[in-house]
Amino acid sequence: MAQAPVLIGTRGSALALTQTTTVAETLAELGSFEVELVRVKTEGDVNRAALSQIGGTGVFVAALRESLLRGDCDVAVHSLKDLPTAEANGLTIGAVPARVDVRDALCARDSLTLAELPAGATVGTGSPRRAAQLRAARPDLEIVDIRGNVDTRLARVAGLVEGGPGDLDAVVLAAAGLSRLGRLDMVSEFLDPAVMLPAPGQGALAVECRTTDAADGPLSRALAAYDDTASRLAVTAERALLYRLEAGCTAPIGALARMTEKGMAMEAVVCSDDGTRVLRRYSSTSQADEDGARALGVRMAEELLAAGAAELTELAS
Ligand SMILES: NCc1[nH]cc(CCC(=O)O)c1CC(=O)O
Repeated sequence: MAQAPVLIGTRGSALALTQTTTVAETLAELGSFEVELVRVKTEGDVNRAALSQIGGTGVFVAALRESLLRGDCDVAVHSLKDLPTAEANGLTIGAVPARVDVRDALCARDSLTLAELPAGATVGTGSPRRAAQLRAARPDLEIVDIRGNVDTRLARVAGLVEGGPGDLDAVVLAAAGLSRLGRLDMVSEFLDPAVMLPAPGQGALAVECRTTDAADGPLSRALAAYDDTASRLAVTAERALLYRLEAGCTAPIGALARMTEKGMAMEAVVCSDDGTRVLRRYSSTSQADEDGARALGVRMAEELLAAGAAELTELAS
């Protein structure tokens, strides 16, 4: 008798579908089983209000998780930076595939770089983290709050997409998303993390499954083979920092960890929303395992809190 296919849950956006298709194909090959995509609508897709108004973290994630717990799908594919840091009961991250480009990308009219944008130029982003770091780097720019999928945002830039409103000079998007959508040609500058530290988890995916399925069986073996240790450790450190700061994906916080010859290193930033105050820290550990990664994140969060992070922005702590 043929095995039932492994059901792969996904959001319906173009970005989600490309990400999920790649994951599904890789898992099918690693596990020698059939897969089938299951589309799930999430609050983040349905509700057009500003993300900050929908409130709470995980608007893109909750429906996928419910679908996993109900058994409507067996794995769910998320952008890791959209995944709340709190543990979900009965679910676990079965695999963190190799992370791609972590940087944010400026997509500006006339191929302008951040330094070349004229004073007063309008730059669209819905992310308080991007807005604050843009303001810190270029206080003379006008930051415009925008939402929508990647194509909608690109269409806001003058001359970039034919037929778009073209009412802005630039937008900032994750290079990873643009790459997955085949839109890297829209990028005028990949922003150096020294200027724009990415969101914790940016550029990485999380393949979530039921904890009971992670223990053994063909799916668990395929997930284990798909997992990339360096990427998992880096995002573990970044998410531990976010968790300790009691902040969600809409807080003006950036973090980027990486493996080094001596272990792991991480840079983190907490900004005031207006970008006038920026706390930036660098730290490292020789303990390059899950516990070491978590400890690095927690220690840096505590250093940032001691330096006044909670007074810069609305952290729950
Ligand atoms: N919040 C939306 C979102 N979630 C993940 C990505 C891009 C892909 C990634 O960072 O892994 C994006 C779009 C963007 O920020 O430009």
